[in-house]
Amino acid sequence: MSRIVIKIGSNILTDIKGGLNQKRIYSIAKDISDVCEAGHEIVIVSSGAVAAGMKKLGLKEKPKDIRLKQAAAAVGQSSLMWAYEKSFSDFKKKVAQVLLTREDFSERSRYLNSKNTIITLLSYGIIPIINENDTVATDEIKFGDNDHLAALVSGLVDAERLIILSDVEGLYSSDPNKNPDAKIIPFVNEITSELEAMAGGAGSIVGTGGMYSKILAAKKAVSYGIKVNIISGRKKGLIVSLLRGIHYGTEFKPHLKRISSRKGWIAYAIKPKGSLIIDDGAVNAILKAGKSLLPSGIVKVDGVFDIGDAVYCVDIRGKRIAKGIVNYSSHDTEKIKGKKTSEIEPILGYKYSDEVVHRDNLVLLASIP
Ligand SMILES: Nc1ncnc2c1ncn2[C@@H]1O[C@H](COP(=O)(O)OP(=O)(O)O)[C@@H](O)[C@H]1O
Ligand SMILES: N[C@@H](CCC(=O)OP(=O)(O)O)C(=O)O
Repeated sequence: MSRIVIKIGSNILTDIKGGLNQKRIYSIAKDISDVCEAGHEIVIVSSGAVAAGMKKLGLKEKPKDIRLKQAAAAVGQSSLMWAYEKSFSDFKKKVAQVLLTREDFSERSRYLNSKNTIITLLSYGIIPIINENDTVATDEIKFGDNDHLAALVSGLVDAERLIILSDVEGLYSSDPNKNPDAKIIPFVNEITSELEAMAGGAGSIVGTGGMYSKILAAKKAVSYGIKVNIISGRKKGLIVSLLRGIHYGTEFKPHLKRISSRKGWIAYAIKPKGSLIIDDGAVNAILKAGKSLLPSGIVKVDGVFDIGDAVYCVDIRGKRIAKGIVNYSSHDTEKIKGKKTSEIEPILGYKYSDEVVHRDNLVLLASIP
């Protein structure tokens, strides 16, 4: 049995006249139910709340005012879930709503709690339908777009594959809605900067990140060792055929050397609260010798952080080298910076560990997108 995350964008869930496209939702529900019958576990990441709410509130375009956007998401999310409930029940499938904010990913205990809930739902044969909790999320705690959310969810649930359903057939050499000569790119082995440059923004009034945010999401997912497919969400039966081995759209090859779920969490989910400026000896120890960060290599402490928070390790020329979880607060790191490990206890009156950032809690930025 394989676990698959399917991301469904606003464009394919909504009607040209605004509001939800009930027929499309029904046909996607059928496709996904067939996939479940074939033995796959499915987690849906669904957009569409704001687009659905726009119709209910009588708005012609996506609201820019944050309060109106949050109000649209609140009225739209219930319509969205109702449409899924109704469609999936015809195929004897149960669904559950899971609304997440970035903070749920930032805090380790909330991250693991979310994971446990989703895995429990799957064990009961229920299809979790995840969206960003737009009604409470402000800019500081936003994922930004659901492509990003889907990549993080794929890492969270240890998915084998991420399928992104879009209003286009896949990634093209340029925006196919603007350039009729654009060519589809069937396979991507490596996401290069040239490839990123091909992907433009959203081509519609309801989409958020466009192809660019899908490429960034694919970059994260493949580094987790997850295969990514971008296919059309407009055609019936495509997901079933894809999972039977037929090629559609664009397929991104997963990295063979996958980062662990914990390192993925450090790299992508947790927000850094500050930086540790480290000398060249410490840079070498981290980059070349695979060592932890000791207090002796720290020359400066920036920001205010607590034990368990994330920080960047930055060289003296300002280049970010790594991201990691600290064993000491900024207040205490300030006191022990540049000192030997034997001096930690005499200075602080306690010693939690020799390392300010242990190797197991350190991710090299060169190894991740
Ligand atoms: N190189 C490209 N290949 C395919 N689509 C592209 C490309 N560049 C920009 N796009 C635009 O990305 C849009 C899909 O993204 P978006 O509007 O955010 O949809 P969704 O709601 O599915 O997330 C397409 O409709 C297309 O106009
Ligand atoms: N959370 C928002 C969707 C945000 C988003 O990324 O939309 P999309 O580009 O259509 O995937 C909503 O439900 O309206």
